[in-house]
Amino acid sequence: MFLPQRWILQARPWTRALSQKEGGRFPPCEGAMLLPGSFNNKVALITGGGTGLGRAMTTTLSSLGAHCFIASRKLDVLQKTAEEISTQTGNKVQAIQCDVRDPRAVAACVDQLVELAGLPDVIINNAAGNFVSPSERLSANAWKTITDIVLNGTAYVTLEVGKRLIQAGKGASFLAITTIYAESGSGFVVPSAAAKSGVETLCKSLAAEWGRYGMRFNVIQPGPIRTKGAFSRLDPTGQFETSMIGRIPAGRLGTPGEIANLAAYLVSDYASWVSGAVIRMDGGEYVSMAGEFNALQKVSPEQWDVMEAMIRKTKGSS
Ligand SMILES: CCCCC/C=C\C/C=C\C/C=C\C=C\C(=O)SCCNC(=O)CCNC(=O)[C@H](O)C(C)(C)COP(=O)(O)OP(=O)(O)OC[C@H]1O[C@@H](n2cnc3c(N)ncnc32)[C@H](O)[C@@H]1OP(=O)(O)O
Ligand SMILES: NC(=O)C1=CN([C@@H]2O[C@H](COP(=O)(O)OP(=O)(O)OC[C@H]3O[C@@H](n4cnc5c(N)ncnc54)[C@H](OP(=O)(O)O)[C@@H]3O)[C@@H](O)[C@H]2O)C=CC1
Repeated sequence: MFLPQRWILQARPWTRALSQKEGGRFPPCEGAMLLPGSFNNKVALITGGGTGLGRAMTTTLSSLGAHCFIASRKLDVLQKTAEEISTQTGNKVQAIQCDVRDPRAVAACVDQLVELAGLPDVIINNAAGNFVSPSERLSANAWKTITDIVLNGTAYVTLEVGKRLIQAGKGASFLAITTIYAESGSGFVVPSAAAKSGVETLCKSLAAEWGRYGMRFNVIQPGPIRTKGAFSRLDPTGQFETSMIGRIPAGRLGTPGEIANLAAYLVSDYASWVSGAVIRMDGGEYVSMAGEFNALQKVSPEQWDVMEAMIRKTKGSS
């Protein structure tokens, strides 16, 4: 094998909770935050709801009373998750197989949902595909695969549900999950970065255009959260996790339950005056990476004494 010794893969702890030490300076608080019953009589569609953050958002909405539908490609995964959440919350969670890259499959998924529960009140565009790769290694199909899932998939779901809502004169709340690099761009995940910023533009545009139909559109940009789906494709050897945590001012990764609480608020009636918002939730990672002088955190008090004396000694600029 060509990988250095320290890269050798070990069993990755995808699903374990953060240890007390990993809780950092701001331990997570994950229990459902809204009042019980906040989503009674509401129907929610969550794409990619079988795993990771989608599963967590489904669990929170379901625990607050929503009738949830989770949709993605792997029906067995969806069914298992649906059953587990439903057992936990006592509310219905149903699985619908759907590849969001296929507009006909999306239409059939929405047909099924409408047949079972009527038009949804909440739509969370969470499904995504991603992997790290130098861009010069990407084939046209690699580019198409990621942008089809992320941007086109979100557009197909949004248009399919949105048109039916308009026809029925019913409102709804849409949420999309993007990422902090949707704003900055990022090398090595270029199809994802391009597609995620397209998703943000789509949401902001429709927040303006479809508000008149009673639809709201918001976006959450999560920072790094340990899920198998993300970390197995973005940090396959596990070598970047420690340095990533080191640049997060909160001192730890995020947790799925924290995203789920923000998501539940944004799609709830408590947020009925929030539309077109893009909310970053990343423990401060984005600003920490962006600030030109933030590396000065490494300077010791003794080094500051020397630097301050040098600066004070300097008079004028010539
Ligand atoms: C500094 C380091 C930081 C470390 C960061 C660590 C943590 C994360 C921090 C932040 C995360 C921020 C954002 C996260 C965003 C996310 O979206 S994470 C969610 C990720 N989840 C998923 O991707 C789940 C779904 N994914 C999949 O099913 C697959 O991975 C895939 C997207 C590839 C789709 O599968 P499928 O449809 O079966 O496609 P194929 O396997 O047929 O592949 C299609 C084409 O793509 C090419 N390809 C596949 N993998 C690679 C690769 N690794 N490199 C290059 N190219 C690849 C494949 O060859 C096909 O193209 P061709 O037909 O061969 O031309
Ligand atoms: N974890 C993190 O650090 C971060 C995650 N995010 C975002 O959070 C969201 C969830 O990611 P996460 O939970 O980490 O990762 P997961 O891989 O667990 O979630 C992605 C989900 O998308 C579904 N999916 C993929 N392709 C398709 C498709 N063609 N049609 C329908 N569904 C599909 C997958 O299900 P299936 O395989 O059954 O189709 C899976 O459930 C994504 O939007 C991601 O970009 C953003 C920033 C950070």
